[in-house]
Parts: sequence; C-alpha cells; structure tokens
Amino acid sequence: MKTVGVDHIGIAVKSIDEALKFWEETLGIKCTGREEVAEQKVVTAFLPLGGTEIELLEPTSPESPISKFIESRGEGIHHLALKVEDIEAALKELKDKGIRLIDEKPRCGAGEAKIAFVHPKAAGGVLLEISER
Ligand SMILES: C[C@@H](C(=O)O)C(=O)SCCNC(=O)CCNC(=O)[C@H](O)C(C)(C)COP(=O)(O)OP(=O)(O)OC[C@H]1O[C@@H](n2cnc3c(N)ncnc32)[C@H](O)[C@@H]1OP(=O)(O)O
Ligand SMILES: [Co+2]
Repeated sequence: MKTVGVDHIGIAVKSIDEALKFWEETLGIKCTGREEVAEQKVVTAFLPLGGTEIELLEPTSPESPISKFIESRGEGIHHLALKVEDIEAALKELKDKGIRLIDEKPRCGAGEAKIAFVHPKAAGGVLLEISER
C-alpha cells in the first residue's frame, strides 16, 4: 500500500465558527473553505498547514458520527487521514491482510476525494481514514 503522506487530521468540534476563533484568530492558521459532506452528516472546514491540513468537523445531525463522538468523548482529535495513490488497491491489500474495515468500497469525501475508514480496533485505537485525491 503506497501511502504518500498525512492528508489531514480530523478534529471533532461542536461549532466550526467557535473553533475558528482559536485556530484562525489565535493561531493565525487560515481556513480555505467549508464543505458539507451530506453522506457523512458533517460540515468540514480545511486549514492547510505545512503540506497537510487540519479538518474541523461539525455534525449536521444527532445521527452524525461526529455527534456520537462528541457525546461520548467530547471535542478533540477524531481521525488521522493518510494520502494513498490508489485507494482501491489499498483497500484490497488491507482486506487481504484481514484488517477490519469500516468501508470496503471508497466513499465520497470532501474536495472530491475518494475516502474509506479502517476500524479503530484495527489501528491501535486510531480511527484511520485513507484518502485518494
Ligand atoms: C468528510 C470526510 C473527509 O475527510 O473527507 C470525513 O473525514 S468524515 C468523518 C466522519 N465519518 C466517520 O467517522 C465515518 C467512520 N466512523 C464510523 O463508522 C464510526 O464513527 C465508528 C468509528 C465505527 C464508531 O462507531 P460507533 O461510535 O457507533 O461505535 P462505538 O462507539 O461502539 O465505537 C467502537 C469502538 O471504537 C471507538 N471509537 C469510536 N470512534 C473513535 C475514534 N474517532 N477514534 C478512536 N476510537 C474510536 C470506541 O471508543 C469504541 O471502542 P471501545 O469498544 O473500546 O469503547
Ligand atoms: Co477526514
């Protein structure tokens, strides 16, 4: 599986506006845009930083995975996304290795990326996203 870098770090927040007061105003990291990803029940805000990005994730409904995460664990780091060259090949390789996958097929992510999640139990407690842009 060819991973080519950290695509982004996903951070669960109750309110992107609220969170930007810290990430933009206090730290000076600029938000380059927001995008709703309806399938994931989130609005995302991306803040490019040194070749990777911070992805702020705000839930759009109580059924959103982000709502559940915040309810049980509070706001904070939600997932790590690795950039891969070929997500189909990566998923096949992980499946062949018996790695527990949340998504066996890629789904639509922000910025027209193809994304898929590996279960946290298979990644040492980290929710791992793989992303092909
Ligand atoms: C827009 C897009 C993009 O970048 O383009 C995105 O990022 S979308 C980002 C939002 N979408 C997603 O997260 C989709 C993938 N996530 C999921 O399918 C779900 O959230 C799961 C990760 C399967 C968790 O589901 P759920 O909360 O219903 O199950 P659960 O509470 O029983 O959790 C199962 C076990 O995983 C742990 N767990 C849950 N969420 C976790 C997380 N974010 N990081 C690490 N561990 C986590 C729980 O503590 C529990 O462990 P214990 O049993 O030890 O207590
Ligand atoms: Co993500």
